[in-house]
Parts: sequence; structure tokens; C-alpha cells
Amino acid sequence: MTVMVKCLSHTPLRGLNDPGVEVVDEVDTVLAQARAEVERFDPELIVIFAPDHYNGLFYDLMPPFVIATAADSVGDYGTLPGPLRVDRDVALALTRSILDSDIDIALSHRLQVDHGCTQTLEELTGSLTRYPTVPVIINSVAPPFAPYRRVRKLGEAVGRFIGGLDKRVLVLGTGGLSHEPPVPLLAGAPEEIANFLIAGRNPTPEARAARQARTIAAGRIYGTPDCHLTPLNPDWDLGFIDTLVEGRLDEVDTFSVEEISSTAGRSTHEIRTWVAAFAALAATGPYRARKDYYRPINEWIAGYGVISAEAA
Ligand SMILES: O=C(O)CCc1cccc(O)c1O
Ligand SMILES: [Fe+2]
Repeated sequence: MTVMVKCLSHTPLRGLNDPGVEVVDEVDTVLAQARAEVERFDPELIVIFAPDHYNGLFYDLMPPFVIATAADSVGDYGTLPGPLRVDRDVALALTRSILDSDIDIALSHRLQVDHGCTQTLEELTGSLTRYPTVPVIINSVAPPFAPYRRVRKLGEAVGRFIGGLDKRVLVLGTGGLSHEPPVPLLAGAPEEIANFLIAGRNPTPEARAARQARTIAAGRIYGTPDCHLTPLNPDWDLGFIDTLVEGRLDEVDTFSVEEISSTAGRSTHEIRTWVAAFAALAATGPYRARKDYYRPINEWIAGYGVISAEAA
């Protein structure tokens, strides 16, 4: 087994509400570099830890963690639509292995996934079908959440499973860092919004367009006094990156969901996918990590970061 880890922010506003051309070029260069590394590594399996944003998972049955044996991209925000190449047998074996290690995880034999899973796959592999993949969805957007220490245990269980495979495995985490796009909360929501959050699968094209327009409108004012959403928090982001890069994963166990929401934004919890990815690598042995890039990008509603790691 050889493991490569890449964790990066996603943002559907990339290409829809861009910052200046120098920043766009900088990120393009970082992503091209990451993609070249993936190409060279030539993974035999991708395990992608990803969030969902009320596209595949709703409050009619909201699981903390889900593995998919088959997945279709909803193609939101112009991302690639259609089926992912999911390795069904590995997904099932991973599910059994996680359950056997006393962690509960839900199983989907037909999961819809959104930009939170597909953007990173596309950016790093050019496609949704290039490499056999297993999506592991970690609830990061629909509170209440499993605690951070539980996410670390999930990652460790995945790492032990990967450690027993005779394969080159690329482990991805996607989302974060600090940010708060205009995603509604169930608590106190008016009936129409509550209905969407509980059972809003397969929205009409009009409903999807309205949602995307709302996100783009927020991107235009994010970080200004006109915007009521929690702003980016570069100090928090850089501290978190250091925690992972310096191998202080145990510190994550005391992370407070409420405190992170209020100081860095409600969607910052997408960093749970990074925690799981690093915990998986750490379960296979000591690691070496590096920060590839960080910049707070208001236009994209993203504390935008890229980090990489491999066995030391
Ligand atoms: O449509 C949504 O639910 C949110 C879209 C969205 C925007 C900025 C950064 C993100 O990570 C993200 O997911
Ligand atoms: Fe997201």
C-alpha cells in the first residue's frame, strides 16, 4: 500500500464569480501541479471524503457518515454530471471493515453527489471516471454533526482498511476552509425552506437556478459590511493547516462545533473531510505533509487552501 493525501477547498463559484486574474492564475497553477502529481502517482483507488450540500442527503434521513457503492453527480453549478466510477466491491469491503471497527456508517447503493464531491475529482483527475473511486460522505453542512473526535476515528478506520490493500491509494478531502455561503438552517426555517431541507431531492431547474443565483449574489458582497454571513478567518485557517501539517491530529478531538461555526463560519465544518483524510494516513504510519497554497478568496466564499501528505 502507498498512500497520497490531497486536501483542498472546493467552491462552485470558481468560474462563476472570479477574483482578479492573478489570483485565478495562481490557483490554476496550484491545481495543475496537484493534478500532475496525481497523474504521476497513478492511483489504483481514490477514497474521497466529501460533504453534501442538500443535493443527495436530506433531513428525511440524515446520516452522519455514508459510503456509496454507486454514485451519480447532480451536476450543480455547471460541474460534470453523470455516474462516478465507484468500485463497488471495495466500497462494500470498506463498509464492513468500518462497522467491524465499531464505527457506524450508512450505506447507499445509489447516492446523488454534488460539487462537494465532484469538483475536486474533476480538478485532480479531469473526470469522474478516470480512477476507481469510493465516496465517503461526512455530514458537514446539516447540523447536528458527529463530534470531531468521531471523524478522526472514522478516518483511522478507513486508514487501517487501506493499509491492508496492496494498492496505490489517493485519499482526498474536499471543502473548507473558513467560509459561510448562504445555506439555510432547518432551525427556525419557514415551511417552504424546511420542506426543501427535509425532502428537496431532484429540484426543478428553476429552483436549482434560484439557489445558484443566491450563492453568486452572496459571493459579490461576501466580506463587505453589506453581507451578514460570517466572514473568512485566515488566522483560523492557517492554524488548522499547521495542526494537520505538523501532525498534531489529536488536537482536533477538542474542536468545538459551535465555536468553529461562530468564529470561522458554518460551512467551515467541511474541514471534517481533511481531518478524516489525515487520520486515515496517520493510521498507516508517520507522515510528511506540506502546505501547497492558502489565500482567503471572498469572491469564491472560501478560505482557499491546498495541502498534501504522504508516508514519511
Ligand atoms: O450551494 C451550496 O449549498 C453552497 C455552495 C458553496 C459556496 C462556496 C463554498 C462552498 O464550499 C460551497 O459548497
Ligand atoms: Fe461546500
